Amino acid sequence: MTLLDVQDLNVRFSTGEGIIHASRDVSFSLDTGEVLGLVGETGSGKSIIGQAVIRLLPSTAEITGDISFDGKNLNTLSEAAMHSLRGSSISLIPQNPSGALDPVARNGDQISEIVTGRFKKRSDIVNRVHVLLSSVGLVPSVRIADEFPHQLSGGMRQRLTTSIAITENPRLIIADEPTKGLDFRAREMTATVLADIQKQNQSSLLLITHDLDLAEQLCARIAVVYAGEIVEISPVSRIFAEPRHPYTRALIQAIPKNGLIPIPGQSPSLLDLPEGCSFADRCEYCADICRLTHPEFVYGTMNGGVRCHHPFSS
Ligand SMILES: Nc1ncnc2c1ncn2[C@@H]1O[C@H](COP(=O)(O)OP(=O)(O)OP(=O)(O)O)[C@@H](O)[C@H]1O
Repeated sequence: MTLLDVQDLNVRFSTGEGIIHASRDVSFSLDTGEVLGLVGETGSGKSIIGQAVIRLLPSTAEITGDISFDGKNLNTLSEAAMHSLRGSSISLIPQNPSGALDPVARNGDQISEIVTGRFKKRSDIVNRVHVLLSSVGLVPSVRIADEFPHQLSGGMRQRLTTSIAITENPRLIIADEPTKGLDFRAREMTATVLADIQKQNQSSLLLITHDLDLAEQLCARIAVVYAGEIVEISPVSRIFAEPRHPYTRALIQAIPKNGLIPIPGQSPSLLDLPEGCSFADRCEYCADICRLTHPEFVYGTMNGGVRCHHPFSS
């Protein structure tokens, strides 16, 4: 069953230098209990999509398109209704955990602040805090609850923000680069925690990452974002074996285990996008039509599709 449906999302920022087209005709859906990855290079517009879904974009953003969650149109929801949805039904694990934590509050208090309204007895609140800390591997929870964020490692802080995000068992978790800057051990731990939480609660997970290995490990489907638009969506089993878009293929070849072949050139400026395909300048298969006409997203089988004039056949 569809939990989240995004249709023709466009996000623009008017700046002194011109209009930044951060998100362009982005459409995708996410089923209950599904894990969808948004992957792509830095600056491609992945975080903007997550922020649009949870309606936390800055007021300077010009937004069009439809976003519905559990059948509710989020565009028309009042700010008060959206506020109560955040945390309880949709929650964001932010990209920068340190920025999201209160540096002068004890770790346990950052969680109890949220759960206090739901429990009458202090012992039940304390209990819930320990259950949540333990569920993300922050043990011994008694000691960690009493400490402050600066006493935790980067990976532990990331897991603390994860425990805050899941406090109210949200139906949709948006995890924005949850492994950014983490060492191998912390990365593995975060991946395990996310997989466990998602399975236990049957929540849907929108995983925003440039780490394709992580996406392969956790996701059922992957959407590839390039220069603000989705260029391919495909089930994970298929996208690594049979990528259809030349950019997807290049991204996969750029993973260390696949030879670390860099993608030549740079993605176009979101201030000055080409008329034709956004990937044309970097594509070894570029033909005349690719420079002249912007390719449409063509839906295919298996809940996916591709935006390319000459996709590899499946
Ligand atoms: N408030 C803003 N005002 C103007 N431009 C913005 C704003 N926020 C984001 N952008 C621009 O939108 C584009 C997409 O940003 P976004 O953060 O979504 O990229 P990303 O793919 O998530 O990158 P990263 O992996 O580095 O987080 C970038 O070019 C960015 O500079």
